[in-house]
Amino acid sequence: MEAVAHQGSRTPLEFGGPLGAAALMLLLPATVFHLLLVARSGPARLLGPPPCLPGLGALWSPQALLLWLAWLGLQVALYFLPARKVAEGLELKDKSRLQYPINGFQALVLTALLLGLGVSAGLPLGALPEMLLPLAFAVTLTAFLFSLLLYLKALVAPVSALAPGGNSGERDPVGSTMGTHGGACPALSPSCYSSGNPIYDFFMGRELNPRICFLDLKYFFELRPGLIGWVLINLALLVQEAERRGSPSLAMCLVNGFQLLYVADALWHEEAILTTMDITHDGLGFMLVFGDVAWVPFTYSLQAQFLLHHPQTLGLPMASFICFIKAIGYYIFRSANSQKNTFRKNPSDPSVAGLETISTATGRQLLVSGWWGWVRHPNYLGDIIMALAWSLTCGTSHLLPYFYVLYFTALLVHREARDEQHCLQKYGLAWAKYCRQVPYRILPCIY
Ligand SMILES: NC(=O)C1=CN([C@@H]2O[C@H](COP(=O)(O)OP(=O)(O)OC[C@H]3O[C@@H](n4cnc5c(N)ncnc54)[C@H](OP(=O)(O)O)[C@@H]3O)[C@@H](O)[C@H]2O)C=CC1
Ligand SMILES: CC(C)CCC[C@@H](C)[C@H]1CC=C2C3=C(CC[C@@]21C)[C@@]1(C)CC[C@H](O)C(C)(C)[C@@H]1CC3
Repeated sequence: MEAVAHQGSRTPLEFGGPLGAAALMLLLPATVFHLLLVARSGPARLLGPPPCLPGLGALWSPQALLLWLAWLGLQVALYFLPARKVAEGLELKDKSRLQYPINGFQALVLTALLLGLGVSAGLPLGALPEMLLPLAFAVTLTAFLFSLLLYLKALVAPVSALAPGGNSGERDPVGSTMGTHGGACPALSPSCYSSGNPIYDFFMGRELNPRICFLDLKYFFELRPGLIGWVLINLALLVQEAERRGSPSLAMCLVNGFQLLYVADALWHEEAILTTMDITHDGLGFMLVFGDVAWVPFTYSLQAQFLLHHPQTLGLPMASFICFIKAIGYYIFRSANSQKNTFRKNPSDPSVAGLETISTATGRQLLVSGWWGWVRHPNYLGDIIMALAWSLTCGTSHLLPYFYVLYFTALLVHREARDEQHCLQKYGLAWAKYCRQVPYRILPCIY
């Protein structure tokens, strides 16, 4: 996934350019189906071929498509319910700020209530695991279709609405915008915000904050249907396990509890997502659409899928050890994220006011003590430790449940490199000074 130089421009393309984007558009859906198939197979080999390739009959189901559309409709409806707060995003190129409803946690609770009502009225939740394959197929098809609509929408969007990422309309040091054709180009030229390659633009996305009225599509997709859908799939797997074996296993309960905590935490701190690179920098294209609605629910639930078909006995000492690892990971993840969010919102907040900082030319400061003085991405370290705890619940007999830790580490290493580039562009010498003072990226003394 290394950056490649692009048509003589000074701005490198990400993910290996158009070829890398095309490969990922095939590889990512193929991986989802591979994992769904091997998780239910006897040998459950991550690297081996799936036991049998499903025909179109096993993949295509109108009911699955309807179920997915109904789920999407429900989440959209919950998004429009009165919010406890309306937050403002960061300042945009045209100096305006968008507004976002903070009601994700409320959506999670209401979904749980509705589900409880449905189940007590006879909704067969335990049947969902049998539909995972056709559901993933329907979601993948809609992700392609939806990304195409977004690509077309971006063609007629004003330049001020386009993402600074992708081909990058990043500002160079003299204040012009580095564009497609090399050299500097005027900031308001649309060609500066396109790689000129439709495959790459389709994959990366071009519009920064596409909206339908008040529905902010990126914000909605990143936190609602896929993330809450992941919890629902996990729960359905637990219910089916209980139906098959009389009660859910300790391992299944732990995986459900850990991942529910992760999703509930994300929705509780929903506002924090407004400053992440996905919202402030990346366009909404196939990568994020597919990542949010297909990749997250169907691959992040892999441990629960594996446990349904490969029961594991987990003793209390091992379970306690795993809970301990999860608690350490969560503590690092939450404290590091909260420390930075508090500092960015109000640097004179008593909890962060005493921390050491470096000033930058932008007027913003960088923390060099506390969590952010330990490594440059303490939150990534906490996240990876939590991922390890999730996988450990599945024992050590198979590599498959460790797919998430492996993929996630690669994702965060790559993400860290992207963020590093953005910060270097943003903060220049001050960032270089920070890197000298805090030399390790994610793992102290090692990386
Ligand atoms: N489960 C999943 O699939 C995924 C989870 N995540 C998680 O999402 C969370 C957010 O991650 P992400 O958006 O990548 O990045 P971060 O939350 O780490 O944010 C990076 C930004 O923080 C600011 N920053 C960096 N260093 C400092 C410092 N020393 N002092 C103050 N500000 C600093 C910079 O922005 P600025 O200066 O502009 O504020 C930088 O661009 C993480 O916990 C990550 O683990 C991420 C991706 C996928
Ligand atoms: C598979 C593709 C190559 C990449 C797809 C990436 C996406 C799956 C992830 C990009 C950033 C994400 C975040 C979360 C989920 C995964 C994606 C969408 C996140 C919502 C998970 C919960 C966290 O607490 C968070 C900090 C809110 C995360 C934000 C980033």
